[in-house]
Amino acid sequence: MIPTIEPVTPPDPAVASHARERIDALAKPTGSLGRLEELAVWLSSCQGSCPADPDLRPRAVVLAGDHGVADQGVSAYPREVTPAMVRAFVAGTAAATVLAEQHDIPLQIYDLAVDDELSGLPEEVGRHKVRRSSRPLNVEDALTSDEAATAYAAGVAIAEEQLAAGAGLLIVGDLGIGNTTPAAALIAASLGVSAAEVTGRGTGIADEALHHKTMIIDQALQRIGDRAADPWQRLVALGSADLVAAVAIMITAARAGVPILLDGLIAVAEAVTAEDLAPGLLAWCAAGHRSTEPGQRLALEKHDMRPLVDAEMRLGEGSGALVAVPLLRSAALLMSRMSLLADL
Ligand SMILES: Cc1cc2ncn([C@H]3O[C@H](COP(=O)(O)O)[C@@H](O)[C@H]3O)c2cc1C
Ligand SMILES: O=C(O)c1cccnc1
Repeated sequence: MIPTIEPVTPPDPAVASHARERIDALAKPTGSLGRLEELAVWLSSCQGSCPADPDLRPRAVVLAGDHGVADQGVSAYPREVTPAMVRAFVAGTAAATVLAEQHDIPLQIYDLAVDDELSGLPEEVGRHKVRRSSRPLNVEDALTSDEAATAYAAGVAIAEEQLAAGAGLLIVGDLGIGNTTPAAALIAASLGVSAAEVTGRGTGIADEALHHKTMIIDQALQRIGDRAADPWQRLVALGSADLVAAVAIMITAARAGVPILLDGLIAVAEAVTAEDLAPGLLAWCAAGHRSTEPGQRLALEKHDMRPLVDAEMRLGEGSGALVAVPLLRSAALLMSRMSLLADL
């Protein structure tokens, strides 16, 4: 069953122009707050109010899953790292959990498709599990259509929980050895570009493995042929339960009027696929950071999205979005607290 996915109404342009006027009227030279100005305008239009509310109520979810393709020499690390990292998340010692704690952002890790029982962890972690791993995308479809539909429903459920908990801004992070391969493949299919243009070193593979990874992505794209034109077919063929669920989370949040701060390659792959499925989605997204991954860079450029932070990070987990949250908060605070030039 293919879920019915409607387009997303973009944020209110009338609020955006009101916000632009206010920013220009603040006690500062026009344009002097640079990128923070467009950020404040975006946030204001997403919130539907001017000035923007600095109480962002950000929340983060990280979706973990393994990938069949990870056995084919595409990563610098073995797949056993994925379950070990899920445990680090639960312990609060993963990079993303450290950053989330620093910024006081609730973060929940979910196992969507880790190839491990992950026994002994809180029940919440495994509540949305779809299957163990996905199939190797260069050889066969990563998911069945039913598995993809189950993963989509899991993402909708996760988003609804976050919305019910009061999310005002959502970060979707990834975790899973091998996942830069499906993410790059999804970006190539969405943008209609070659494997060579999107394939990066992920966790840090050397030249030979990079060449091999490019070939695997090319094989996957050749294998699916014309199906690449259909974003749902792309998810079934090239995705994974965690990637599909993340797409659903983004679409559900945007439809409910909750903006999304994007992370690196994986989050951007999810967002561009979500845009293809539900046009209007990307207008609810801001690019948190620029990853060193070429596919992320290219996708952001093609969609005219400028990342807030460029700290040469290449981790995933939502880390690049988490470090950008203070900038977003600053943008909203400035807009709401600064005096107007005319009132001085
Ligand atoms: C210890 C460790 C922690 C991570 N946290 C995120 N990733 C990131 O790197 C992986 C993707 O890169 P590739 O496609 O090259 O495998 C994913 O787990 C992603 O979340 C990690 C990777 C490792 C090794
Ligand atoms: O950009 C990312 O999200 C990324 C890069 C390398 C490894 N994992 C994630």
